[in-house]
Amino acid sequence: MAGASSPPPTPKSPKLQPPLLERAKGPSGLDKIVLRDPRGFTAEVRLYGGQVTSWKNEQGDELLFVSSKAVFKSPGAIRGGIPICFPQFGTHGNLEKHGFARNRLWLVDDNPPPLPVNSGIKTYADLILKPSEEDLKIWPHRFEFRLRVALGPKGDLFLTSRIRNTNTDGKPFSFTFAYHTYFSVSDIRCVYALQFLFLPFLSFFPPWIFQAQTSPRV
Ligand SMILES: O=P(O)(O)OC[C@H]1O[C@@H](O)[C@H](O)[C@@H](O)[C@@H]1O
Repeated sequence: MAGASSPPPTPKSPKLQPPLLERAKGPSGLDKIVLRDPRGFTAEVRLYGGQVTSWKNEQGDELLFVSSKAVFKSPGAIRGGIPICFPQFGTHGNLEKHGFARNRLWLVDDNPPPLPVNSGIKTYADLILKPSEEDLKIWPHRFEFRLRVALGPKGDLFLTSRIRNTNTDGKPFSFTFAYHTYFSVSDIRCVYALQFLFLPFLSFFPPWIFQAQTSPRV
């Protein structure tokens, strides 16, 4: 028991932590959001394209590829990271290749509808894309595309996309979608994608038919 004459304990100086979420300004306004995990993982998501352009582990190693020639502004797409292909993947439709979401300016979604709680996720950012009147001329469907980018408990990168039909007449629409990931890989022979085993895929090479993934090797 501490006596009345004991000196008060010296208050420990609080350990300075960088903020978990930082909004970085570029020359033309808000440019990107930087997510930091307390263990040292980081990710960056650009408002242009709603595109993740960096994901680093606790050693600071970059896990995504971004071209040194990448341009981060309209009208092109950023070459690298994780472009979002929407509402069309590839050339499977009448829109420009991979759709227009990857070369539109997304907004920060300050009030996203709740998602199921994942107690391991402490750091996340929410973005939203809605069509402009110009977009509606080329793809006449009103939507809200919400994207959550999160760093999980082991530094895993989670992307959650929610696409809502906001057509006033309730008319349904269909779309194709992809996260067009550019992973930074030192040796492709060591890369395996376990979850895709036995799933059908459409080959981009002749004879252009559905095939089944028979090996986890990429
Ligand atoms: O060059 P873009 O329009 O950004 O498309 C990215 C890639 O999209 C893929 O679907 C194509 O198979 C690649 O050839 C292409 O490089």
